Amino acid sequence: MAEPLLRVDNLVRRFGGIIATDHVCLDVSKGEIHAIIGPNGAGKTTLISQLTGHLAPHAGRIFLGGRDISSFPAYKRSALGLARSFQITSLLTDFTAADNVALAAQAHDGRHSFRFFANARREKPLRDAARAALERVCLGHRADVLVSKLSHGEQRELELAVALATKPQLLLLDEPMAGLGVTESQRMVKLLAELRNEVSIVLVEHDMEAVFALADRISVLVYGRIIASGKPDEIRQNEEVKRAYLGDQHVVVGHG
Ligand SMILES: Nc1ncnc2c1ncn2[C@@H]1O[C@H](COP(=O)(O)OP(=O)(O)OP(=O)(O)O)[C@@H](O)[C@H]1O
Repeated sequence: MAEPLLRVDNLVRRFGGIIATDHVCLDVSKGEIHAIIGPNGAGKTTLISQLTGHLAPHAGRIFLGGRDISSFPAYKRSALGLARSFQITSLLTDFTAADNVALAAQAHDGRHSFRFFANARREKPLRDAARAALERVCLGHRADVLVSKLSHGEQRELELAVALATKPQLLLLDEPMAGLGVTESQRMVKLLAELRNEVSIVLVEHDMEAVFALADRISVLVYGRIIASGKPDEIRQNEEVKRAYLGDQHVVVGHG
């Protein structure tokens, strides 16, 4: 079997007496959307933070494209193609949409200094990269609008463009649907479905309609442990998952 793009081997992270990730094993193939679901406090964000390098595991290893990246700092993982979109908005609200994406592209490029952003934002390669990422999320027409003037849904799309500007192999999305209305959620689902062929995605999400519409595979995290991992239909029918999480949630949306 081909080496998965991401392989997580027995990741452990504790906070005092709490085991936030308890020997978590996970693999994500190239081109896959792999959803991580589970109740509040299950350890989803803790897992993502360990993947990005923002939180150190107490045990376990992480491989990207077969390479052990466990000891790599966040910037090095980003350079290798790991990108995270944050649950809490991290956009610069006094800058335009295009500026935010150009800044991300510039930071990833590494050849420019942040101090020269005022000049760099006028540089054509950065502007072009920003424009392309904005077009990719259907925000091209809002490029010159200040972030503070964008709707919540547009800000979420912009976060995605910021992540895409770093040309990732693997996108780690932490609740991209959070706070979106029905129409905005549908737009986001469509957008993520379109990205499927360009980038692999780990999707942490509470919106089960979105998860079951998008995911190729789903892993269920409860109290830090993966209790099930499989195709959406297998997860939907799994008795332990129903007991621990899905319960009466009305998950009727089919995959694809
Ligand atoms: N910095 C921290 N210090 C102490 N405890 C923490 C810290 N971060 C997370 N925890 C604890 O670790 C456990 C897992 O939290 P985490 O935020 O990863 O869960 P989650 O599945 O992402 O939850 P949610 O769905 O609500 O975002 C929880 O019990 C939480 O209280």
